[in-house]
Amino acid sequence: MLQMINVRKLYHKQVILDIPSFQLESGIFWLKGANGSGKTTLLKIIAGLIPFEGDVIFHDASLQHQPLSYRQHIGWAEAEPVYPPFMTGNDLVSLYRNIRNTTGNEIAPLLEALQLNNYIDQPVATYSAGTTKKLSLVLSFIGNPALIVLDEPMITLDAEAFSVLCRFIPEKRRQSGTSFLMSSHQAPNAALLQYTSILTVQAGNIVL
Ligand SMILES: Nc1ncnc2c1ncn2[C@@H]1O[C@H](COP(=O)(O)OP(=O)(O)OP(=O)(O)O)[C@@H](O)[C@H]1O
Repeated sequence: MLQMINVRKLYHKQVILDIPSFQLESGIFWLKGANGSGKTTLLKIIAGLIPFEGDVIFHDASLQHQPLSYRQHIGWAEAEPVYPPFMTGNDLVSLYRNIRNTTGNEIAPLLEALQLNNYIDQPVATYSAGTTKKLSLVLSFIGNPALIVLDEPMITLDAEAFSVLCRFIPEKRRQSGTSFLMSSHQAPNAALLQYTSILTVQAGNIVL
């Protein structure tokens, strides 16, 4: 499904990632690793957000050679999302729908379950950190991407939102075949853990 070929990432001449070959089948994956091991860097590469050496292939599209068609298949949510403060949740939903070229309302159940409907008309400047996080998670589902990449999806979520997310991810996988790649220092709850495969970033490579 997702193939990494000779992927290398350096910051200031220091090798952060060196992944000669890695293949990920569809599924739900939990990425672990020590602080600074390169989890966010790896997720940003896969999401098509930062330059790197080598290539990543997904759905027959090369990130280096067909970046637009590659990115159409990938949803992304930041660990600590930041949006222009004057935009409302609805503005951002519309923006993402335009980018994803969709009019579908696949996010409605998640919006409701995360109790975001009361905030969606408000500017994000008025949101708490947890509400901003919930919005970013919802935005990553827009357009039904085949792979949703979530960096630290659980941070700042309250217990109820945490369990909503742990329930929605396997449901989405069952209904739409969506794959998930997430990084976290927190373990998922039992409802999600049973569907999850663990990956570890270690010494710059990915260990299954
Ligand atoms: N923009 C950047 N410029 C320079 N170095 C960076 C940059 N981003 C990350 N790094 C370095 O790359 C390494 C990997 O960082 P990364 O954020 O990917 O780790 P992580 O596994 O996600 O860490 P954590 O668990 O603490 O969130 C670290 O040594 C970090 O200092």
